[in-house]
Amino acid sequence: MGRIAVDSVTVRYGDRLAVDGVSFTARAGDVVALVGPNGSGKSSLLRAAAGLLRCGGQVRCDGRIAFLPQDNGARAALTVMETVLLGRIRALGMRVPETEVAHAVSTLDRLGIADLAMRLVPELSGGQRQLVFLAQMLASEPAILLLDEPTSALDLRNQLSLLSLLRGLARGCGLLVIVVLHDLNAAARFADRMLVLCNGRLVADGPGGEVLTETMLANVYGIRAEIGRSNEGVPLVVPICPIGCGDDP
Ligand SMILES: Nc1ncnc2c1ncn2[C@@H]1O[C@H](COP(=O)(O)OP(=O)(O)OP(=O)(O)O)[C@@H](O)[C@H]1O
Repeated sequence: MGRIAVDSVTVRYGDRLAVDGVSFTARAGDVVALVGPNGSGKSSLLRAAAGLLRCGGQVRCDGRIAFLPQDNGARAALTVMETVLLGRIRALGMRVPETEVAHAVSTLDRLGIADLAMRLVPELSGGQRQLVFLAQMLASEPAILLLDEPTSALDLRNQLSLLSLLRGLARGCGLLVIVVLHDLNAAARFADRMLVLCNGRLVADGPGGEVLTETMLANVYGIRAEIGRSNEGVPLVVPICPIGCGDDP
């Protein structure tokens, strides 16, 4: 079962402090959305949590991590099937058993892209590639999923399907999911908890209904926004305008 404890983590690039003493814990079954403006340190924090970036402080993990980076460019001319099988590399020898192929097909099916199995990955659209690398990640059967903007290239239906799938994996299979999202409404709807980063610091940590306030959006994002509620009581952010621009009524 996955668990992650991030304690006073700091990431520096030369003189630039990208992550400034961030601490949080999350455990199996949690879906945590990491949000914040461009350059606030979300990717750096996620990479540090994945052990891919040297950082100050401490990260402790129980359970195997799979990390989905923001950049899903593919240079090698591998098929979708080959790419997903790479996620199973620990289980593969010199020959690929039929059971592994069936497992890869069922993972692709789960994401609605089984029809792409024999296509070359560099020839896919950005959104299709995003789903393929997600399938590769899921095929590796991790306990902890760290995903950096996995919905950025997806259409609305695929965004909803993917976020529902992640929530289902957390609820049903006990995975721990930490996902960077720019869509605050999606974060409020699908995550149990939102971590808000601003200038490398963790400035809010809680459920969407508590974290999403007009004051937070003004202070952190520099925008004027209204907060409504959906029929199910989920907060809905309606962005109005950047604060301080000529259009601000
Ligand atoms: N390799 C690097 N070298 C130097 N500075 C970097 C490097 N990567 C990121 N930074 C800087 O660190 C800060 C945090 O960047 P990071 O990519 O973590 O932000 P982010 O919140 O993920 O942004 P975005 O929403 O735009 O993806 C930014 O000021 C960025 O310019």
